[in-house]
Amino acid sequence: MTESEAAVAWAAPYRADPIDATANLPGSKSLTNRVLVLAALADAPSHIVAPLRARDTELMASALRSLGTRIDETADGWRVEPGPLRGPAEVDCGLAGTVMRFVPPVAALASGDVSFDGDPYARERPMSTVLAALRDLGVVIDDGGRGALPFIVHGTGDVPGGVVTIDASASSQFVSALLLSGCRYRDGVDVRHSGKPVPSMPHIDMTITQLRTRGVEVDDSEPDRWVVRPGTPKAVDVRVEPDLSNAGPFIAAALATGGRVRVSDWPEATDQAGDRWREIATLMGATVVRDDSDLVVDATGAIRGVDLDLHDVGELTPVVAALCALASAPSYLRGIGHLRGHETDRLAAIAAEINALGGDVTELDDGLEVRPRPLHRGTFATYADHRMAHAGVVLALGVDGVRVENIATTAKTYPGFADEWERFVR
Ligand SMILES: O=C(O)C1=C[C@@H](OP(=O)(O)O)[C@@H](O)[C@H](O)C1
Ligand SMILES: C=C(OP(=O)(O)O)C(=O)O
Repeated sequence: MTESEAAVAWAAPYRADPIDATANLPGSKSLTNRVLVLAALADAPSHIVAPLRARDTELMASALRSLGTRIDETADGWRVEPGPLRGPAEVDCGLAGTVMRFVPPVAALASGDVSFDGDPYARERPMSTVLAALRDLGVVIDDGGRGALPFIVHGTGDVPGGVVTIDASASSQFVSALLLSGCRYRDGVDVRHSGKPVPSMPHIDMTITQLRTRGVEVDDSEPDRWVVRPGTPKAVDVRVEPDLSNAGPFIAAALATGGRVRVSDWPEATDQAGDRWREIATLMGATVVRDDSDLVVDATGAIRGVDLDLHDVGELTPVVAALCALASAPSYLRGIGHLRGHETDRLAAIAAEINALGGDVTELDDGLEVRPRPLHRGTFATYADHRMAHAGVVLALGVDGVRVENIATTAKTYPGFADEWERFVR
């Protein structure tokens, strides 16, 4: 797509007949950014094969480079060479939750000042829990009393660490952030959660797996408590798995058109939240099977309404909601109040945009009620949110004449998404 095409709302493809296509997904954002952070904190250089190269991961690489890490291009990814962490540095977080939450605890280990800012909406995303926790662990931060971006971490090269109690009910990333760098704090970290249940637990499991793979001791035997012993992560070469959350629109295409979709290289075992797509697609009426290393999703009938708790896998919600709007019965999506702090207020955005096409979605305290209605043509706004754009293209597939505004926002986790979607759908 040309730049001028991208500037106007995109006439995303509509398809009346069943699709039969294969999706080859780029690497996982969540894995790439964890692996980058741990490679920068490691005891020796390491290779990352097939990392995601997208806005969120390029921002992470730039942040770590500015703190003294060497990251070089290789034929198949990146070579990361840890260096002494140092400021002064300026970190652009974009709209990436992983950058704004995971990098400040790294900056605390640098000697010198590190300033953080991001996109205008990044200043609205919940951040105060990480800043308060770092202060409790002995780090000096100047945030002008805002508890949000922008702020400055005054690194001294040494963090005492120890016990810290946080309320992580707004984001699992608060926990992951402290665990990833906590191994390099003098006393490690002992993170305790107090509050409503922590969302997105598979992402915390992913953090723990990545730490243990590098020889860091983590005790998660008690609920809502994570103890990371002090130690330097061992350098490990890794190949990044495909991004299973970004499999969403492709799997949804099978359901929306009553067709068949093959997703290449679906991991046998994974911590990724997107692995839940297998169960969700099945509940919505598809048959999901493995074929060697691929996942094959076959949908021949109508989409079933569902009652789902998506607390653990909230990032899948926009695409699930789009499918619910095309279903044959009402759906309830629960446990996702924290989506109000994502790239946009996703509950409000989903309700507003589906309703603008003639839908009937009600925002609940912690979720959405979606009553299917015949939808009509119109423009689907995306609020600089890649997953809203994914929801838009799924609706466009099932409803003739839907345009998706700012499709380029998908570059947050999937550069070239629109071209790939065209190829896949047509
Ligand atoms: O740690 C991570 O990589 C992520 C954790 C989750 O965040 P929340 O716990 O804020 O939902 C998820 O939604 C986000 O896309 C990625
Ligand atoms: C919530 C998301 O992203 P972030 O990592 O910016 O929080 C997401 O990708 O759905």
